Amino acid sequence: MNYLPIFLNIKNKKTLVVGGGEVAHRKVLSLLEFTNDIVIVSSQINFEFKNTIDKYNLSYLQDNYNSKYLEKIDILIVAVDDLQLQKDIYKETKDKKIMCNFSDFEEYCDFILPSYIKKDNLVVCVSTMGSAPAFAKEFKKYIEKLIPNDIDSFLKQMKDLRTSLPKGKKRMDLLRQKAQKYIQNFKQ
Ligand SMILES: C[C@@]1(CC(=O)O)C2=NC(=C\c3[nH]c(c(CCC(=O)O)c3CC(=O)O)Cc3[nH]c(c(CC(=O)O)c3CCC(=O)O)/C=C3\N/C(=C\2)[C@@H](CCC(=O)O)[C@]3(C)CC(=O)O)/[C@H]1CCC(=O)O
Ligand SMILES: NC(=O)c1ccc[n+]([C@@H]2O[C@H](COP(=O)([O-])OP(=O)(O)OC[C@H]3O[C@@H](n4cnc5c(N)ncnc54)[C@H](O)[C@@H]3O)[C@@H](O)[C@H]2O)c1
Repeated sequence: MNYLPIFLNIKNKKTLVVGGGEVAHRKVLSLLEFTNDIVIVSSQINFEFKNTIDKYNLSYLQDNYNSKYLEKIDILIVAVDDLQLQKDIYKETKDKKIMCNFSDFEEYCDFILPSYIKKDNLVVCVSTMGSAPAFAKEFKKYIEKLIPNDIDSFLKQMKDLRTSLPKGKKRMDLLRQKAQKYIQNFKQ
């Protein structure tokens, strides 16, 4: 499958996560970098996930999935160990305006989650379009080692230049040259 890589502003979107295991927890940890407007519905919750819910003051409803929980939801992540339930939820949502992600059925997904690094304002995402998530994770770790520790101060300098200099070709050339020089100095 081919997915468009985009960066979504989800601050004003309501997200429902169904499931309380390791996979649901990992996905919530990814979302938490960008929003804490997250409701979790699960019959059970694992210990680490419960700690995250308490730490970030998230809403947790200890319950079986029910379609009433879809009301006013914009984004849905389903990570339950019940494949039939995933199929049933897909049927219920496919005609609704909800962006969905299913942990076992890539073909049902409106979006998939990448493996990503976020170092302040630098975000690097790796996806294999669903073909090899384990590779995405390992390749992310490899790229992570290439990112210099001073990346944030470099990006701040770049932003200062972008906001203080007048728009136009001169500014574009200067910023391009600075970015190229910075990258050339990376240790191979
Ligand atoms: C990147 C990451 C993001 C995240 O989840 O946050 C992510 N999976 C991660 C890890 C991981 N997932 C799996 C393994 C075991 C090894 C393996 O199977 O490869 C490992 C490795 C591990 O756990 O070490 C198994 C697995 N994954 C999917 C299925 C269902 C299927 O294939 O049908 C099964 C089989 C279940 C089974 O066999 O029972 C499906 C999806 N997993 C995706 C994302 C989407 C595609 C991403 C891409 O473009 O590649 C997609 C399509 C949908 C989605 O989940 O959004 C996260 C790394 C985060 C990090 O950086 O740490
Ligand atoms: N997409 C991925 O990256 C990926 C990676 C590994 C595994 N998986 C798949 O994801 C699924 C979940 O994996 P896991 O390790 O988190 O499983 P898990 O067994 O740890 O957790 C499953 C959770 O689903 C909840 N649940 C089950 N039925 C429910 C219901 N009717 N209503 C509400 N909650 C319900 C359980 O209470 C539990 O908290 C599995 O089917 C697995 O094959 C996906």
